[in-house]
This record gives sequence, C-alpha cells and structure tokens, in this order.
Amino acid sequence: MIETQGINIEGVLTAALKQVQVSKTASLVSISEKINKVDRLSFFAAGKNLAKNRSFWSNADQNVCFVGIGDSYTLKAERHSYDTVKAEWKKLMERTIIKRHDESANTGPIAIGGFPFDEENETYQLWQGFEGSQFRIPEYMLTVDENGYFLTTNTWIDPHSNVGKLASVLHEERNMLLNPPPQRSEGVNPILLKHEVDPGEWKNLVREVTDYIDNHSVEKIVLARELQVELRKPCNITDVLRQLLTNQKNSYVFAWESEGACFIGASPERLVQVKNNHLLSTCLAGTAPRGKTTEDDKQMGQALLQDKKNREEHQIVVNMIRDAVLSCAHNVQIPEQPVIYPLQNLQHLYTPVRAELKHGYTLLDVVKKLHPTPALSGFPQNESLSFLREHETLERGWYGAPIGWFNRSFNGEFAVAIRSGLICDEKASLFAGCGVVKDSDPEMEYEETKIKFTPMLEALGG
Ligand SMILES: C=C(O[C@H]1C=CC=C(C(=O)O)[C@@H]1O)C(=O)O
Ligand SMILES: [Mg+2]
Repeated sequence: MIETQGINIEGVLTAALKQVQVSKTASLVSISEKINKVDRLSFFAAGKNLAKNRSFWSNADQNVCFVGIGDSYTLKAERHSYDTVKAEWKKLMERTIIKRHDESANTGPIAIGGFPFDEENETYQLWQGFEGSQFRIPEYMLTVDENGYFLTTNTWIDPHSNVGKLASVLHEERNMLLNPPPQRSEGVNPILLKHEVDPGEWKNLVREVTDYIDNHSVEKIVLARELQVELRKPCNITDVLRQLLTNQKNSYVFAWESEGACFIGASPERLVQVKNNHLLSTCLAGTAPRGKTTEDDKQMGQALLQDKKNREEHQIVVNMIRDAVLSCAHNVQIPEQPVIYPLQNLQHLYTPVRAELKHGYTLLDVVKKLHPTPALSGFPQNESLSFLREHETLERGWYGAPIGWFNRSFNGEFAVAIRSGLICDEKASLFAGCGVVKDSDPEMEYEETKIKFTPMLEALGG
C-alpha cells in the first residue's frame, strides 16, 4: 500500500475503480491534499521533466496561485466558446470522482486556460497550439493560497485500469514534483534583436481611426501592435515568471504552454472574479507613465485623473461594464470617480465594479457578456470589432482575451491577457495596445504602447 502525506492513493483508486466498473465508463479522479511548503517556481521547473504543457496563474494580490503540470483533460471549443465550454465542463464534472482531504476552496478539478480575442479570426502560423478556446485540468496542480499548500492529482480510471501500477506511477511523479531541486536563475539571456512591426503604418492607422470616429458612430477603437524579440538562448520560462512575479506587483501573472510555445504575461486588468455569487469586475483604461520622483509621480497621477482624453477612454469602459453587469447581477456598486492604479512602469485609471450574480448566471456567462470590453476592442463592441477585423494586421490570438480559471461550481477568475507575449524557444512576440478616441495623438499613443511593452521586455532580460 502506498501512503502519501496521509492519503492512500491506491485506496482511493480502488474505490473509484469499483464505481467505474458499475457505471462502465471512464472517470476522472481528482485527489487533493494539504502538503508541506514547496517553492512554486521549483515545482513549475521540475514539471518540465514530466510533461510538455505547464500552466501558471497567480492573482494580482499573489495570494492565490496555481501551478499546473501536464493535462489530464483539455476542453477545446472553436465556436460559441463560452456556452460550449460551460456545457462540456458540466458534463465532465458529472463523471468526475472527487476526493478532497483539505479545506481549500482552490483545489480539486480546476480548469485553467483562455479564450481567443476574437473567435471569428482564423489562427495562422503565430498562434499554433492556441486554436480557439482551451482549458486544461492539469495532471498535477499545486495550489498556494491563504490556507497553505495543496496538491491535486487528476487521473483517469476505466473499468480495466491496473490500480496498483497507476498508484505507483503517481506516487513516483508526485515525489519528484514535491522534492524539486532548488531553482536558481540561469542568469541574463540578452535580447539580441528587437523589431517593431510597421510602427509607421501603425501610427497612420491611429490617424485613420480618429478620422473614422469623427465620421461614424464609433467612440473608441483599441489598436494593438507587435514587437518581435530574439534572445541569445532559448527562453527559460521559469526565469521569466520569476521576474514578472518580483517586478510586476498588482498584476496577474500567467503562463500557458502549448505545442512548444508559451503565452505569458503580467496583466493588471481583472475581467471578472466570481466567488459564491459575489462578482468583482474592473474598469481599467487611461494611462500615464510613472514619475521619476515621488513628487513627479503624484503630479502625473493627478494630471491623469484630470485629463479629458484619458477620462473619456475610461468612462466608455465603465459605462459598458455597468450595463453588462446590470444584465446579470443586482446590487451593482460602482464608485463615481476612478482612482489611480499604480504599476511598476505605468499608472492607470481604475474603477472597481461589485455586484451579486443573479440566479442562473455563472462566471462564464459574465465573461461572455464582458469580453471584449472597450478597454480592448472599443465601443460600440460590434462596430469596433468590425473595424479591427478589416484593418488590424496583427494576429491577436489570446492577447487581450480572457485568461484564467474556474472550479467545479464555476467559482474562479479571469484577467484580460495584456502586457503579454508569445514565446517560442529564443523568439518572442510581445503585444501592446491602446484606446484610441477622437482626441488621440498617434505619437502619444505610440509612446503609450512602447511603455506597455516594458514589463515583458524587462522580464526577458532587455
Ligand atoms: C490594450 C492594452 O491596455 C488597455 C488596458 C489599460 C489601459 C489602456 C489604455 O489606456 O489605452 C488599454 O485600454 C494593453 O496594454 O495592451
Ligand atoms: Mg490609453
């Protein structure tokens, strides 16, 4: 018999086997337990020896963190993603056997993944492996939250499974992950090349948008651009995560590997969190750099709070999110005025939105209603999306789209995947966008996007 930290895996699997022999269908078995402290980045790094796809998620307060190794199941949807993912998840949960030996709300079968920015867009070369919407339940998932450290093991069992053999493999792999060699940074991996994709054309497009806004019933369009980077050596994702976690406070830090590529970033923007029907969303739009001195910084923040163009950019987001949240929640609370949300390299206008979800709605229904907010597409949504489909040459893929997690009862959280990049070996594509309104100046918007590349550039060692 194999005992791990008080849990008898073979015993759990034997009981599960009896169940699946009666039902005659394969089941996912999800076993979670409290474990001793383990360094989350060492766990992530050790996972590379076990599986090619790893996942990482930390919330902006850094008090909920998931590190996923491998995939025991991947939910994929090309069209009508939100409804499909929701329906598939419910079906999967019906045939999942859950054994929990812990008190955390953040363990058990948890799906980690993302939706594309625009599911109408085809996925070409750049985003191979990130087609449509994809959510994975990791084979092994480390949870770090206010209650401590937890390990969830997710495995399939069918009526013919050899429980003894399965338990011994799980035991060996868990041992490896829970006793990882200490991680040290591999050191600087210098950026050899930086290539901005068509900055001149991009500024012309900003001009085109301001003209378009003058002549059409569109108030705002968010334009994004790409910065291609080449490093001396293949990128070490653990090192990038370490940099982002250390330097980008107030940001969601995420990484999602697929087919040899990794989508990674540190986003300050919450799309929505749902915790037992309490809904929390965020309006984040309007940007200024940080000042060099405290005095400077304060002044720039004050100027941002009073700047007409940035307030307009922000207000458009507040109005849309208010309407979307009102349609599925009550007791909606939104402060009248935004406040400053400070980040390492820049500051934003920030308005939180709190509400109680109406009966029958889930986190995924809210994501469907909110995405893309005017902070990422523009306003009105359909008109701005049509403009982007026609004029933006960038393949956004998962950039600017919902990335996050949800559990068996659809509690969870999504961030908007900005300040991010797609890394493949020694090459990376970084993305940054900005809200263009009628008073936008192409040069200033260009500078704004330039600062928005900084978090990822710094993390890559530039
Ligand atoms: C689209 C991005 O930022 C959005 C979020 C916050 C502020 C924004 C702005 O001020 O333009 C953007 O709407 C990005 O960072 O790529
Ligand atoms: Mg802006």
